[in-house]
Amino acid sequence: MDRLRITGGKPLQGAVTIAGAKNAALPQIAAALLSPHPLELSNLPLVSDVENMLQVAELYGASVTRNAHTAVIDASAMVSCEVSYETVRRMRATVLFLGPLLARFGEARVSLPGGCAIGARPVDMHLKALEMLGADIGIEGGLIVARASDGLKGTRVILSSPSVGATETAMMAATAARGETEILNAAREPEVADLAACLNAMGAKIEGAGTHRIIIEGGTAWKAAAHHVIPDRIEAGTYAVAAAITGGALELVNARMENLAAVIQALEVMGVNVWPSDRGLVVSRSGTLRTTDLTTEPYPGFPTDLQAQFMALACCADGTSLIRETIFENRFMHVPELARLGADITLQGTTAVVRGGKPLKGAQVMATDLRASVCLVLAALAAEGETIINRVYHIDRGYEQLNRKLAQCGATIERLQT
Ligand SMILES: CC(=O)N[C@H]1[C@@H](OP(=O)(O)OP(=O)(O)OC[C@H]2O[C@@H](n3ccc(=O)[nH]c3=O)[C@H](O)[C@@H]2O)O[C@H](CO)[C@@H](O)[C@@H]1O
Ligand SMILES: C=C(OP(=O)(O)O)C(=O)O
Repeated sequence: MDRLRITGGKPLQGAVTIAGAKNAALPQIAAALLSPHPLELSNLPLVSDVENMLQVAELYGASVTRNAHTAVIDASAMVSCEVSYETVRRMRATVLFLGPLLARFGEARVSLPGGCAIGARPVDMHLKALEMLGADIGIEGGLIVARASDGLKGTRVILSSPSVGATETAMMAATAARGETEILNAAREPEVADLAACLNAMGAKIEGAGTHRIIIEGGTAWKAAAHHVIPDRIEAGTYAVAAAITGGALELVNARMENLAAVIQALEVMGVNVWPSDRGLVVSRSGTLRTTDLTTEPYPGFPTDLQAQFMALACCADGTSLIRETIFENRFMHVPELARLGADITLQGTTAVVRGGKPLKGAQVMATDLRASVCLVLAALAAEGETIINRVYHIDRGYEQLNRKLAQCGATIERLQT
């Protein structure tokens, strides 16, 4: 298993190009299976989650043609089938195939995804939404079996909370239903809006994505389409913290300020400067870091996917910061690993109390999930001496060329292959 060796203490300077958003790309790959015409997706990030999702699309019978950051997914010759647990186990997002397969074939079998390091992560809201659209759902031998022999029927889908994945499942399934569907209490994440833009390019008629109320006119007449995936706001936020934690300055090329309002506000509260550039935005810090009081929330609130990175930053601010996690019940796996680097953090239920300002010192640490791992990279960049991060494959799920991008900005970082 590869490891990262980082020697901290250097302020990062330069420009980082932000890749396409993993969390936008994954549902769009699933959406390609709705249509008998090809979908060309460009600006795909070169990360293992996207590679795995494309492989699963192929296992379902789609043909995938790759060229660097572009993939053409042609599902014209597809027949519905099921994919083994071993394939699906690698990533939860494969549950997003359920809605498109059911909508297209009237039946779908998808492995019930397990929990993961950050929580139990049930899919009950996905299933309820499909039931409201007329599907019969059962669990058979660990598989979700969804059937709608007479097709899906447009209706009002009220989500009990604004789940990103359940909104995406309902929206994709509704494109092929008879009549109109209204999704209420929909997730407002930019990735949901980007999925709607992709589906609309494919011929769907969706309005209101990005708000709490999405209207979908069913019975889509599908057509060949091309869509450019939006830039990754979580990758952008991660490099923003890299600039802040090292006391450097980075231009985040392609980053979109409008999708990062809560993150920029959180950076400014901590004494970090952010301003727009012609190509994206610039993040810099020259003064001392201030403490913070942060709570994760659904978009447009502060994202849970940046909670761990901001905890590393809070470790470097003199005084006590509070960080509350409200989205996932177990997203503090980075806390004991940060402690190995000298951080002083105690957990009180869903709140982390970070007593910052203690010097961080290099150590051996273990990556446990995607964002927890990158938080250790950030802490290592600020720590004195050498840090070894084990289980780097977690980072490969969602960060394209992390060590190259950081090294180009002056970080001392090396990937050790084993
Ligand atoms: C591939 C992708 O886009 N992943 C993102 C997506 O995950 P994902 O779509 O899984 O996140 P959700 O918004 O659905 O989950 C939010 C909360 O709702 C719970 N829940 C969700 C669905 C359900 O049927 N039942 C249920 O109880 C989850 O366990 C979690 O506690 O949004 C999360 C919240 O911004 C991000 O952290 C993930 O990076
Ligand atoms: C939790 C994440 O991804 P996923 O939902 O695919 O596990 C993430 O991107 O931080």
